[in-house]
Amino acid sequence: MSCKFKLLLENAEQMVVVCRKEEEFLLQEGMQQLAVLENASLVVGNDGYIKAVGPTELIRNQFSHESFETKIDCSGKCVLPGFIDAHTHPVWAGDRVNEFAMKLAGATYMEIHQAGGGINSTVEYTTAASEEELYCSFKHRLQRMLRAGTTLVECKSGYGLKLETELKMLRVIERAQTEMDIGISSTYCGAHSVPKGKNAVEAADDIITNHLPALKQLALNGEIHVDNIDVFCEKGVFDLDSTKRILQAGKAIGLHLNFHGDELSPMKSAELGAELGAHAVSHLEEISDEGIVALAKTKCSAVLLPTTAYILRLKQPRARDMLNAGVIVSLGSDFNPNAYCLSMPMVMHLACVNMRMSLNEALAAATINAAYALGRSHTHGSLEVGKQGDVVIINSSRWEHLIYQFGGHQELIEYVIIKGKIVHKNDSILGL
Ligand SMILES: N=CN[C@@H](CCC(=O)O)C(=O)O
Ligand SMILES: [Zn+2]
Repeated sequence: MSCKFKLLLENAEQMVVVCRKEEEFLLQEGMQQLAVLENASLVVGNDGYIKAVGPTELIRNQFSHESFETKIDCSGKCVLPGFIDAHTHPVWAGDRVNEFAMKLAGATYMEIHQAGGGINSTVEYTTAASEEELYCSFKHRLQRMLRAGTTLVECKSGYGLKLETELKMLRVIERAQTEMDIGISSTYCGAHSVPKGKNAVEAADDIITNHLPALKQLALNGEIHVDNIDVFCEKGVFDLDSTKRILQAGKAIGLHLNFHGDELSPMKSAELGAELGAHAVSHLEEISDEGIVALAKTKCSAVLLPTTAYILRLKQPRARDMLNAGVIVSLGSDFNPNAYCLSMPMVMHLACVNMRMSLNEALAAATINAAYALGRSHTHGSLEVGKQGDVVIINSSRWEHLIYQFGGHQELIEYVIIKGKIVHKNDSILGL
């Protein structure tokens, strides 16, 4: 006999539901008052969506005659929503470990970039790699993210620059969407760097006249489904005007605007994001006061990436100023060959220590707000009835251990569950 429900998580010490009232996102005050239930249970239906969440006794009474495909006793453990990584570059070949050594010896990111290293060197390796090779390394990286609790991740192209290789990367992302359990939001990032032999204006023209119409056609054919468009808006890469033209053309074919801005130099990218109705602008280490005000007036999220400032020894994004001003702050790992971090618990830890966010704020930024930045907060980012049953169970009676134990997530995360299905179980957990 088939079971009526897919999963019962019973008697969790803490159930971090994040939101109380189906909020699309949380601002500072809501983030600080993160919703946490004590001694709680959760039910996921056969469709993979949450059917009930609440006090253990109540759920027990309500579901006493029901059958479940899987039951997990969560006594002494905490249940959290799966983490959402709002910014990654996970499809590429080669590595840049040599550049890490150069940066440790004092070279800046832009010095390496202008000398043909950085993104452009990854473009060469990625162009030469076969689609299968790219898929294999990408899949492995996604599995590592999953084991660190990420259940939805934004994945960019951007190491092709030429249409053919950009499409190869997008096909690889598409394949993972169909073959893997982890949720993916796909981003076309053909304007990640200006290709050799072109200037920014020519590269923008090529994207607008060739790349975007091709993407539109592939979407109409049902071959590739891209959610977002990204541009690296930076001095020496794409100026504000080229960025604007590309983003407007992307918006015209239905893509969400979600781009890199104000990272190494102040570019007025935040202001542009607000003006164009972007879903998100990432980085923002060099955001202006006016940029903060502009973001706060709109519903454009600031995706902050603590690994970038850490690895490149940049000034930290002004998370506190943004939160105080009423900006929707979310977090991403920025996983890429420059910033090799696949773990959102480590990202949250860095956000707390270096960007001065609180534990509650960091978790909200890596769940409901990151979901919002990807246009998915109606289905992801909190443990509320009607949302996907994407869950992380940690072997600790206080959820904060996940962030407090820097790099300790491998020993803490016992289960990762997507749509009510166990996709990772750590059998070596000892219990501390
Ligand atoms: N800043 C631009 N893009 C990436 C770095 C990509 C790379 O260096 O390969 C980032 O978000 O940090
Ligand atoms: Zn990036």
